[in-house]
Amino acid sequence: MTMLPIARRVADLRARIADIRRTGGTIGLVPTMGALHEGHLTLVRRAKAENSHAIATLFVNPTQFGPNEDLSAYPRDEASDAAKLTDVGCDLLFAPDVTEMYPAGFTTSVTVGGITAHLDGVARPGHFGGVATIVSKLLLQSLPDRAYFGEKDFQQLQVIRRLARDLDMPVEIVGVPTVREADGLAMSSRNRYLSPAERAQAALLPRILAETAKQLASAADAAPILAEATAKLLQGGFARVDYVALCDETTLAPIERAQSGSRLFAAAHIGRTRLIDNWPVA
Ligand SMILES: Nc1ncnc2c1ncn2[C@@H]1O[C@H](COP(=O)(O)OP(=O)(O)OP(=O)(O)O)[C@@H](O)[C@H]1O
Ligand SMILES: CC(C)(CO)[C@@H](O)C(=O)[O-]
Ligand code: BAL
Repeated sequence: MTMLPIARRVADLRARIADIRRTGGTIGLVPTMGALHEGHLTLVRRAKAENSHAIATLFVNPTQFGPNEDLSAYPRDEASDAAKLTDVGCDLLFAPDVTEMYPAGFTTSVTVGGITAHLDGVARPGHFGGVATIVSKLLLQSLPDRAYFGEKDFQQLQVIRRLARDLDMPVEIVGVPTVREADGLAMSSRNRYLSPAERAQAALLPRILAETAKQLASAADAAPILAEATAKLLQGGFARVDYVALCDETTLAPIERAQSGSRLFAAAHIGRTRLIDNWPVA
């Protein structure tokens, strides 16, 4: 099997996309930060199934990490990522360096309001500004027909939907259901930080979310149920809980009781690893 081509420069990416367009091809884009797992590969397979060409991007975007977050520790293994992408039929990898994406003199940032006033927008100040800016760049650099994002990062998906709509980007944003390990833990590049004991404890997060979502579906007041879920996470070995919240899945605003389109969101720390997950509430 031939290894997939890798573009390092925006000009090279655009030249290769122009070739695809000349022959009438369509493009599905899958932005990632690498350290690929089955969640990412599911996005690429979907992109390939719905477009003639699938393009993945690999860029650990410094502007979406806070000063005390894991930018320098973030797992990087481009050779292994490229091999996995080749196996699932990806056609091109765009893997720029930081100076290609943020050249000297770069001063623009994209801010999405409303949705970002909640959950990770509060827990990770500045995070969604970094995400919105880099995703805007990736979408404008490649102008794909469709771009694929995972529901594991549900708030991020809604931020990207909002920005594409508000800025009239001619791209369909496609959300893909969360891919989970056998015990329910959402796949995440950060899971590789977990020690074996932490990994075993981490499965409590989806279990509590599933149980709590069921209780919320028929409860008049979410607050005590959310407080109990937080307590169970802390008892189960989580060191800190940033939030367990019932929110409207479009605006991400907290709501007092379940209604149509509500979703349960959680972010919690186990050891030095921060995990997020979310669950629909029927
Ligand atoms: N388990 C999963 N199921 C579906 N999509 C996923 C899953 N994990 C990540 N993705 C999606 O893959 C894309 C790239 O995500 P990213 O490279 O940050 O991986 P990640 O595993 O979420 O990493 P991290 O641990 O840093 O959050 C995003 O759209 C993200 O939502
Ligand atoms: C969308 C993204 C690639 C932007 O850096 C990142 O936030 C991610 O991997 O989810
Ligand atoms: N998976 C979303 C990217 C981040 O946590 O920075």
